Amino acid sequence: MIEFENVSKFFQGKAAVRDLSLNIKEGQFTVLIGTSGSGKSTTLKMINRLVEHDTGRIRFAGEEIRNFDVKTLRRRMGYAIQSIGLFPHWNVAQNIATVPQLLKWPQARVNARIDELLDLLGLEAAQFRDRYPHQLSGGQQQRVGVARALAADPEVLLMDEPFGALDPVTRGALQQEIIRIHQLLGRTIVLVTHDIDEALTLADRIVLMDNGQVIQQGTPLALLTHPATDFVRDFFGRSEWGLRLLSLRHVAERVRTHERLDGEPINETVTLREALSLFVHRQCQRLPVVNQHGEPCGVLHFSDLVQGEKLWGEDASAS
Ligand SMILES: Nc1ncnc2c1ncn2[C@@H]1O[C@H](COP(=O)(O)OP(=O)(O)OP(=O)(O)O)[C@@H](O)[C@H]1O
Repeated sequence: MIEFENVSKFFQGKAAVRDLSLNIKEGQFTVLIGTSGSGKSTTLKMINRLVEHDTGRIRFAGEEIRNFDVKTLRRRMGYAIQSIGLFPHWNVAQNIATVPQLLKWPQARVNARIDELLDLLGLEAAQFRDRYPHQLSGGQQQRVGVARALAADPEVLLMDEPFGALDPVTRGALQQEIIRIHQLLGRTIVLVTHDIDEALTLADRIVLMDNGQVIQQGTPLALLTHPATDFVRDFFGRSEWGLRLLSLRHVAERVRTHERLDGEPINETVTLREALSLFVHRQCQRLPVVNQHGEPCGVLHFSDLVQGEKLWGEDASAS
């Protein structure tokens, strides 16, 4: 869907991105993460040509992006950023309608789309349609920003720290929202973040950057279990590595299905990290488990949380 081939970008002679090659597949949720100034935002902005690359090739849907008319390209790509960038003198409905209006959609279709998106982002249309940005909380503004980016049903959604500057609860809620939207709409998403746990939660594929280059790319599990270098190992935090791995695993993977136990159950879809918290909170060794339909399906043992994890491989390789 989006391919970078040996792409570099220089600012005042200094490389912000160096010889970058990436292949972002259709429907994939890719997260760019890395040290500050490593070139994440520059990489993202080169996709919709907010920044033009100097060397190499970037293709979108098989076509070199320089061959697209910039406006056409940007309309095919939603863009949401941390500072939101809502127009302050436009209400929520007008903000969301920006691209559909440019595309000259009939008004009835625009109105229906606004309501649909507000509903998708968990905002009551009747209550929020006519409000202005200053009448919204930070989290609500971020939601409207995402709704606006999705308005014309773009093929690609580009997000630069879209949940930055939010409290952890709102941030978590919006992360769940974007996961749901991704599953529902199947759109290609490229998101930049500083937050390792956010990257691990959201990504199908993580691209870890440092100093303008890709250090390693792969699934969250591959980066955690097979870090290519000490830098990768340190980046994901040696001390928190185990907990982060637990957050990628689910109760269903460790449940002993032939056992039953009375008591307040845990759902098999919950992460092992959350299960660990529950073990500590309840001071117990075993938890009854139910499936998605609430039917008992086994027992989770505390000791099984640490079973069967592969440790960092000596032969670690990028994947
Ligand atoms: N418009 C610009 N003019 C000059 N230098 C720039 C410009 N944009 C980015 N840079 C430089 O390019 C490098 C990469 O910046 P970029 O914003 O892509 O990094 P980042 O990984 O997104 O950083 P952060 O996580 O701190 O936001 C930095 O050294 C930055 O100072």
